Amino acid sequence: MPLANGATPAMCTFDSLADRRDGHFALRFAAQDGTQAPLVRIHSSCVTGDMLGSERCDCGPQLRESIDLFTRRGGVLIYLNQEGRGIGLTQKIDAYAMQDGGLDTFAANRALGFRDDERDYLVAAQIIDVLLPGLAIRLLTNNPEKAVALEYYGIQVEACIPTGVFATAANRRYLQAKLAAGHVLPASSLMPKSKANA
Ligand SMILES: Nc1nc2c(ncn2[C@@H]2O[C@H](COP(=O)(O)OP(=O)(O)OP(=O)(O)O)[C@@H](O)[C@H]2O)c(=O)[nH]1
Ligand SMILES: [Zn+2]
Repeated sequence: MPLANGATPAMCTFDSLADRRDGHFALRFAAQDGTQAPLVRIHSSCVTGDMLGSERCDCGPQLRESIDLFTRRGGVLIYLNQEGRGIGLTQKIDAYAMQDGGLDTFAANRALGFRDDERDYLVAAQIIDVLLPGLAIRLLTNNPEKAVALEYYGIQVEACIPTGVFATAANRRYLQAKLAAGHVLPASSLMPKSKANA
């Protein structure tokens, strides 16, 4: 599939993944250097961030960063139909309304009756098994839970490679909540500008 940046990754779809849900896909970018474990990003769908450019989260810049990195270095982008950490778009927008009322991103999930994160990565492990059979991978993520889940499903994660930190005034609270929940993010980059520069 030709992309605007000149890359031509192969678009892979799957018809018998464990959850039987449509909408998961992978983009496979040719690797320039076969000596290192392949780079993989598991990206959960975010209509607001990926498609509309919402600054409430960091999904859009992370997606574009992975496409640019894989264009240069090769890799597999696994795009999972897991809107709103698995709660769906309608509930995510409800969660946004609760955040506007003061709750953080995880407390809003709980207030709606969900766990902090409803995602499961079995389908990602299945896709990796098909596209990179038997290979250890390097996972582009700040969320250690993704590596733990893949290892549980039998995928060897050699390393987690951090994404950039795409902090804006609009997503700072969101990123701070992720830091408090165990995502690996540099705390200094999440302070308001005046404090960070003090
Ligand atoms: N429930 C909920 N989901 C959100 C919210 N903001 C973004 N999302 C969803 O969160 C998912 C991305 O998860 P994140 O926690 O940002 O990041 P991650 O995938 O765990 O970690 P990285 O690999 O480092 O990007 C996407 O499915 C978004 O749609 C929110 O406020 N509430
Ligand atoms: Zn998002």
